[in-house]
Amino acid sequence: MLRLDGVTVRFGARVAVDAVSLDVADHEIVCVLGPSGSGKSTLLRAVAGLQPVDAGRVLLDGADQAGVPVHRRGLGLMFQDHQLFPQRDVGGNVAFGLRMRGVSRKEQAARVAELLDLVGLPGAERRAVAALSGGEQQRVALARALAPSPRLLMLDEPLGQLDRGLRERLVVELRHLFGRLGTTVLAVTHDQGEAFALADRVVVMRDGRIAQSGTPLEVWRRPASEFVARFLGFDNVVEATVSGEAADTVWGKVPVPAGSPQGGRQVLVRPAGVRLGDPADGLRCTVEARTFRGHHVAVRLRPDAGPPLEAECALRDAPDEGAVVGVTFTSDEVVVLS
Ligand SMILES: Nc1ncnc2c1ncn2[C@@H]1O[C@H](COP(=O)(O)OP(=O)(O)OP(=O)(O)O)[C@@H](O)[C@H]1O
Repeated sequence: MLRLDGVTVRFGARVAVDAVSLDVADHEIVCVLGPSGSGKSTLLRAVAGLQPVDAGRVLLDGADQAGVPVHRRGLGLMFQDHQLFPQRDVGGNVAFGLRMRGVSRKEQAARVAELLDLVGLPGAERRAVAALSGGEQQRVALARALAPSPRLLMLDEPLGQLDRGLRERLVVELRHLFGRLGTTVLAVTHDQGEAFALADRVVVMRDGRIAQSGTPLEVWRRPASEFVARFLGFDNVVEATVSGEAADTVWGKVPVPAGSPQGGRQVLVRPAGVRLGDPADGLRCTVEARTFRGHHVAVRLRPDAGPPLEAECALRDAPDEGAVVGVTFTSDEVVVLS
């Protein structure tokens, strides 16, 4: 459906998107994820035709889009700078793309009703946009983007301005909706939770390049680099020398899964793989802080040597602040980074 082939965008001397190649298959939901300034929005704007490309090609269904204007690319855009029209009612907003295409009034009305049903706002045609909640406005924007049946739906921080609870609900709804409609989606977000919940595949960007691409599970299980690991919030990363199924680190010997890369590496221990026990067994650590995280407690540990560690504990097992514990590691939560 969509193919990016060495796409590069420069702003003066700054390379915002650096030779990015990426394929999005029919019906696939791809989320581009990355810190602020990593080039996500610029990449999306290049695909949309809102941003000229300095090198490389954007292909839609095999056709090079060079010189094809935004409105001829057959895309649905839900971008932050494409807000709803405040002077039009909900129906007028959703019908916008259809009107532009000369669809008859009767067909427009039927399609608008169908889409408002789909996004959970049945019968909202005559409501004023300004009188809607943030979540309702996002749904209207989505209905507007979907109305002309775009071959590719592009979303830039689709749920960015909403509060967490609403975002978590909407993201699940969106995934179901796209699945039902068979919509192909390219979305950008800086929120990893949103990306992981929405996407079939996540693409992590760093400085205009793709740092890793894979299913949410693959990326979560095996971050490709220290950058991706830290971006996902995994901070237990340490220098190591890997030999067989053990890594020598400043934290002592850490068991690693069979088949791990060998030699001088960095090793990530996910918090679930940090076991707390008697101070006499394993790496001696002092409990610095405990943070309640809903279904578990994150325990921050200060080892006698080396960088701090985070462990994940059940509420009833969490040691008190200031306690001294012995840490051991479980290999199935250890990843040798390349
Ligand atoms: N119109 C512009 N003129 C000059 N530089 C720009 C322009 N747009 C983006 N940039 C620069 O290109 C780089 C990538 O920006 P981009 O907005 O694509 O990143 P992003 O990952 O979407 O960030 P955010 O999450 O903050 O939106 C940044 O360094 C940014 O300052």
